[in-house]
Amino acid sequence: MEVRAKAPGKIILAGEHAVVHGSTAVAASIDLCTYVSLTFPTNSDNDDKLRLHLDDMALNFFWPVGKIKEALSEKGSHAPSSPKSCSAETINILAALVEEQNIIPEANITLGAGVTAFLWLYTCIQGYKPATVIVTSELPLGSGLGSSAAFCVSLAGALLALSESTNLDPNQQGWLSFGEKELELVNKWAFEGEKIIHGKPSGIDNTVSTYGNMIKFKSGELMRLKSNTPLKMLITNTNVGRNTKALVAGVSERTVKHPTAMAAVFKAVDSISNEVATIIQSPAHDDTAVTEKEDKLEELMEMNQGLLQCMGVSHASIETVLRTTLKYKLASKLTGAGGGGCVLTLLPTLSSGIVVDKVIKELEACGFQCFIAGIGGKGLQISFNSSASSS
Ligand SMILES: Nc1ncnc2c1ncn2[C@@H]1O[C@H](COP(=O)(O)OP(=O)(O)O)[C@@H](O)[C@H]1O
Ligand SMILES: C[C@@](O)(CCOP(=O)(O)O)CC(=O)O
Ligand SMILES: [Mg+2]
Repeated sequence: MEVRAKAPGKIILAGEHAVVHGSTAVAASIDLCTYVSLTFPTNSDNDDKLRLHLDDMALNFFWPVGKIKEALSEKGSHAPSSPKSCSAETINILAALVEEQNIIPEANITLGAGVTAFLWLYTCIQGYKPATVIVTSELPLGSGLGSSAAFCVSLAGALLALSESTNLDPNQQGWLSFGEKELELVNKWAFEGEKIIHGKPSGIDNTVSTYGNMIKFKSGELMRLKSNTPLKMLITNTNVGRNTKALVAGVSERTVKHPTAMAAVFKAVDSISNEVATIIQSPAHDDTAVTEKEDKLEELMEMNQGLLQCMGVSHASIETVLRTTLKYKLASKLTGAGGGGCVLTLLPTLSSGIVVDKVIKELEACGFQCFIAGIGGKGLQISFNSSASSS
C-alpha cells in the first residue's frame, strides 16, 4: 500500500513577518505543490530501515529504525493524535542522526532542519516502523513560496493517512480530501515541523497549505476569504538564496531594539492586511469597479513593501524588481520572508499583454525567473495505491 499526499505552496499578499508579531496577514495557495509518497515494506522484504529520498536533490538518507529508537530512547513519543513540540534537546539528537550521514552539502545547512523535522514527524506519527518516504516538489526551496510548509503538510498528511487517527477509505480512487478534524490535526503537526525549520513561525504558511484557497490569518486564527475577482500575479524569483529562520530572527532583534517604532510598523501592516482582505472580498460588477479595486490593491502592496523595508527584509535584488516593474507602472512587493526570494507584481485585468511581455523580458535579462501561478486552489490532498510495494 502506497499513500501519496500533495500540498501547495503559497503567496503572502500582505502581512509577512508582522504576522509573527500578531498582525493580520492575507495568503493564498498556489498551484505548485510538494508531493510525498509513503510505503511500508512487506514482511518478505525483510527491511529494517527508514528511508528518505529527496528526489529533486538526489539525496537518499536511511536509518535502521532500531538506531533511531535507541537515540531517542524515552524522548520519542508515538502519539499521532497529540501534536507535540520537539524540545531543543531532541532537535539536537535528531540533527546528529541527520549529520551522521554526511550527505547534505555544506552550502545547504537549512536542508538539515527539514530532514530533522521529517524524523520528528515520522517517529511521533508512525513510531519506529521501517518505511520508504519519497519527496518531490514543484516549489523552489527557500524562495518565499512556502516550500517548508508544503513539505511539513504533505508529510504530516501522508503519515496520518496511514495511521489510526484518520479514516479515509484506502479503496477510493483519485485525490481525496480529509475532513475538518483531520485537517486540523495535519495543520497542528505541520506547525510543529515548521517550528523546527523556522524557529518561530506564525503558522500562516502551514495553514494555507493545509486548507488551500485564500485566507486571512491573525494570532493562529484563520478566516477563509471568498475572492470576488480573480487576481493575476506575476511571481519573480530573484534566485537569491536566503533562509526564513534567519530573517524572522532579524526582525525580532529589531523589535527588541526599537519596540515602539516596530509596534507602529506592525500596526500599520495589520490595517493594510485588513484592507486588502476587504477589497478582495468586495463585489466588482464592471471593469471600472475592477480597476478601482486593483488600484487600491496596488497602493496597499507598495505601502506593505515600504514597511517590509522598515523591518530590514528587503534586498538589492528585490529593489531591482521593484524599479523594473515600476517603469511599466506595475506595483510589486516581496512575498514570504524576503532577503531575496520571490517578488509579487499585480497584473491588472486590463493590462496589455505587450507590457507584461516586456517587463518579463527585462526581468529575465537581470537573471530573474518569472512565472504566473494559479492562485487559490485546493489544499492538502491524499491518494492511495493499493497495488504498490516498497522500493
Ligand atoms: N522538498 C523538500 N525536501 C526537503 N526539505 C525541504 C523541501 N522543501 C522544503 N524543505 C525544507 O524547508 C527549507 C526551506 O524553507 P524556508 O527557508 O522556510 O523557505 P520557503 O519556505 O520560503 O521555501 C529547506 O531548507 C528544507 O529544510
Ligand atoms: C516571514 C513569514 O511571515 C513567512 C515566511 O514564508 P517563507 O518561509 O519565506 O515562505 C514567517 C511566518 O509567518 O512564519
Ligand atoms: Mg518557509
